[in-house]
Amino acid sequence: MPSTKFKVPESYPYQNGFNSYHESEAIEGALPIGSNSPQKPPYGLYAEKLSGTAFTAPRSENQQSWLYRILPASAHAPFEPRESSTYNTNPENKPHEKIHQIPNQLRWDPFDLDETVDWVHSLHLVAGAGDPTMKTGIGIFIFAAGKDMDPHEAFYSADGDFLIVLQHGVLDIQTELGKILVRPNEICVIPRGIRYRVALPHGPVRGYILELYQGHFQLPELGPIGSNCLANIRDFQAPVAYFEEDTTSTWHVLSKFAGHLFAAKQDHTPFDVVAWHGQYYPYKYDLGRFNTIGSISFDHPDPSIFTVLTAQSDHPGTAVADFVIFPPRWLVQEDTFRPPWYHRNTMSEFMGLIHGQYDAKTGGRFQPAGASLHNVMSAHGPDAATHEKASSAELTPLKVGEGSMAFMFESCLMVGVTDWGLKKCRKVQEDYNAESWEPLKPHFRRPEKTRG
Ligand SMILES: O=C(O)Cc1cc(O)ccc1O
Ligand SMILES: [Fe+2]
Repeated sequence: MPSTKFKVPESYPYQNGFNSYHESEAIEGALPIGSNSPQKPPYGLYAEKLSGTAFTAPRSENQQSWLYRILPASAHAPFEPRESSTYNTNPENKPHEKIHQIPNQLRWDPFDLDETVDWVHSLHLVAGAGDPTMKTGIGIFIFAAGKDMDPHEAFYSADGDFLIVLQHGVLDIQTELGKILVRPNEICVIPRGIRYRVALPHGPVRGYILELYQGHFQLPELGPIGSNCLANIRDFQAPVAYFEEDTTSTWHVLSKFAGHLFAAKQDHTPFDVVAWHGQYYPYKYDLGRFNTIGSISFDHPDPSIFTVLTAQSDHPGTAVADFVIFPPRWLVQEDTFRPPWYHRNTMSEFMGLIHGQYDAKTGGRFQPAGASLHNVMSAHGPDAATHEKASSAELTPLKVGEGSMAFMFESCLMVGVTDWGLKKCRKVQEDYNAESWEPLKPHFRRPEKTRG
């Protein structure tokens, strides 16, 4: 159902850089010079601080922005629960909303598009770990929407940062800090608390969200790789200030707070930020810009070389969430079984496919808009057909993943599956093991001299 309200912009203006200190003004002179909160900010604006980290977080982690707006965000009536019996993205320990901790390998058929709901109602928690009230862990969502959000509604999550992996369609996102157009093969991060409205200029959308209940995403260290490669800093795009002047119509600000929905009424637009500066802002990234590194001699390296963004636990090098992609790339390794090795991982691995085919499951039923979960220590690897092919393939240089983009949310946490993910969505493939690994044949040949 394409929206007729919007002419699709080719793009919006952006400013480039990751974790950069940006400043942007929609009207020249709207940013105060030399101070953050002057007695009278320019043009009669209100100054408002938006904190993404504790005031006292070390400088290397500190993320805050100053917003100069027509009315402060606090100018609204009290929040009231909305759809309290139905809306819950944070399953609690009720029998009908149980989270299932199971060691089985899971694979899902493509999730359906749903043209009947807007962004706010499109979110289905499929798996997760931890608790937003304790600011620990992650939530993994599937979203599928076909309607613009109401023109006078804005939404924010108090629970965590949204890393949105778009699989289908286009997201036109108006945020307090400006507009972002998310196109196929792009991702977008909307940090906790930032208010936004999602319109769907090209009709239905679908994809995956990793909600990070703790900390923020950062770029992985590059170590011996050096100062460039993987996702380069300049390819992350933040919006520029854009505001509307509306202090007469009725708006509702929707809050996802501990997984539940609340709404507050106000008589002015939340999109009234004329200027801002700081390091706490939404951004997008085109996965096509990822500079992929690989082995040019032998063996299959760890997939950490494909990390786009990471959120570290308190133990450096161990991620609460890594966002890893498998872009088109050349394989040239000699005397090597080139697909991923068989493995059991202390980390959990949730995978999705944006388009194309994933090279570990070429013939299988891991399809775009589908997913798989290989939990802590759950054994997995290439399916039997892929093993057969790769162990006898001629090892000439080979381009894999052409026109394809698989990704993984990897976490040090054991990931539980929701009732929706296991049952209600009706997408779990019962024959995943039977199709993938049970057909594997022994090829063992005892050397002559040890034969009895
Ligand atoms: O399991 C998977 O398909 C993801 C994966 C890919 C890879 O190249 C190495 C390890 C790994 O877990
Ligand atoms: Fe794996």
